[in-house]
Amino acid sequence: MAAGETNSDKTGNEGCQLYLVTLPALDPRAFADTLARALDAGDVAALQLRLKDVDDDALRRAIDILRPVAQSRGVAFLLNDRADLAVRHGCDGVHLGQGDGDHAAARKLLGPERTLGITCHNSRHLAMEAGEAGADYVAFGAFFPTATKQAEHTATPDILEWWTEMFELPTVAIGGINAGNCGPLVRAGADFLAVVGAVWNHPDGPEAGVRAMNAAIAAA
Ligand SMILES: Cc1ncc(COP(=O)(O)OP(=O)(O)O)c(N)n1
Ligand SMILES: Cc1nc(C(=O)O)sc1CCOP(=O)(O)O
Ligand SMILES: [Mg+2]
Repeated sequence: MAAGETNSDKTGNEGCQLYLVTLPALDPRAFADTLARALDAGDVAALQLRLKDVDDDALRRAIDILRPVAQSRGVAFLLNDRADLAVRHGCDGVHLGQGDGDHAAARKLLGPERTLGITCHNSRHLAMEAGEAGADYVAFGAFFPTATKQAEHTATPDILEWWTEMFELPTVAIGGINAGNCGPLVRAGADFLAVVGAVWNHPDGPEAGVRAMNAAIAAA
């Protein structure tokens, strides 16, 4: 991630890090404390604010409340879908899908310092295009069934292995990942595991979710 240091000294794992994505709907004021506790529970490299079906005012408000919580802890604060708002509101970067506009134009808008992540499903071709457009990471998924969104593509660990052997650009794995199933993705070379439900819906709370994910990554 292009955004500052991570708090990786909280665990021994150097090879793969946790990347949190928010639930698609939340009250930012109420969520700020939950987020702070989750980020303090262990190593988290990045947080993506992924709010769906909200207007720009609500998105700006959420950014203004949640961005400092992440950035003050050295956690990169990435925005889903909106390179324009990411630049205007001090985010560390943006995550764009295949339907989220012109990736090369977003790269220009973001400048060299902010992070650009691009969804590549299970496609080597899309990942190479993302690299050419200037992505800082390529995201593959969904690796497992997910209740968070209707995922139309399925990914398998061999794409992580292949990409890692061929290219330097970091990979993010996403989709239904939890502490019980993440081992093969870590061993296949994923640089980041992006999760929603495994942390925010963990039965013992998000802090337990962060601890469980970090322990599973370290054990893989
Ligand atoms: C890290 C990461 N990977 C993939 C996605 C999915 O992005 P996209 O395909 O644009 O779908 P939405 O998230 O916009 O519904 C992601 N957000 N983050
Ligand atoms: C936002 C998103 N994108 C995906 C993709 O496959 O591109 S899967 C997904 C949801 C991830 O949530 P959970 O960790 O709860 O499965
Ligand atoms: Mg998108």
